[in-house]
Amino acid sequence: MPTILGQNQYGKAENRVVKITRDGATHHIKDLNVSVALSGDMDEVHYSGSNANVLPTDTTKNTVFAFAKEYGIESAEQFGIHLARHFVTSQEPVHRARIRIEEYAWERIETSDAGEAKHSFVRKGQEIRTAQVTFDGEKWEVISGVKDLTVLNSTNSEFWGYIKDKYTTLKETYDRILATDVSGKWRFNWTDDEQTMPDWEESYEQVRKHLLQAFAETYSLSLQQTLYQMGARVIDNRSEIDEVRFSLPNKHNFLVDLEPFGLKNDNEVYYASDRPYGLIEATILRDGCEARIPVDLTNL
Ligand SMILES: O=c1[nH]c(=O)c2[nH]c(=O)[nH]c2[nH]1
Repeated sequence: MPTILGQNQYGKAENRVVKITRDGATHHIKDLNVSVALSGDMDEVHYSGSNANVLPTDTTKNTVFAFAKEYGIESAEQFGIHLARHFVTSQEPVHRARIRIEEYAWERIETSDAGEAKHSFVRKGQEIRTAQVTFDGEKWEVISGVKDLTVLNSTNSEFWGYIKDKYTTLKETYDRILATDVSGKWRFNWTDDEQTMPDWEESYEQVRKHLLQAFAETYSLSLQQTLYQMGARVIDNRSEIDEVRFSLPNKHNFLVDLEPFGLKNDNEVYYASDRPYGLIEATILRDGCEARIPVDLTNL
């Protein structure tokens, strides 16, 4: 049976580029997921394997990161226009470029002095609020929580002074992005008297606020330290809560090496890696209280 090649396209999908623009102490963030698809004179690579017309997908990835530095990211559309124009006008065999972009929106965390954080952000609109209520006919146990509350500090995070064994390659860092999806549960000390039931709505809003502020306002030497501060802030400020447990993925953002393209990356362009990730988990208790939230939060 003779066959012919039909529609085809290729490129690097889902380039997770994070661009931090520093305006003094005030940082701006653009967080994109960019997918490149090129098409044109690509018959030969399919028929014979000749790569003569193929711009490597690896190059399309590098171009995304280099353009973030060279042109900045004004808007997803403008960034897509730069890229598409570049691929079609610079490579003769490429006749069409389709750039798909998802942009993740971030807003500034409100600080405890009612201002806006300069370099701490919370992802817009994706958190899930959780609640577990148990009643045995006498006593109540209420455990509230949040998951997928994504936060990011674009500075004020270091990580150094750790154990180095023969398998350690990690470089010490004195200025990194710290980002996590907060999964947390907190247990109320209210157990019986319906008259003294907490205001659940108000409590959730306040806990959320304290979590975010502690994240934004902690100068972090490790995610473990930030986690502890977040829990302690809740316990210190909310007398209705005795126990908090967190599961915090360390969502690594790696600085992209732009030297091969003659560009200096001054903590501006990052590659947001989704896996593997560090996973930092701990319970923070009011002194004298008992830990009752299950260690494995996924079982709640
Ligand atoms: O905040 C961190 N805690 C760690 O335990 C750790 N381990 C690692 O490789 N990076 C980090 N970062």
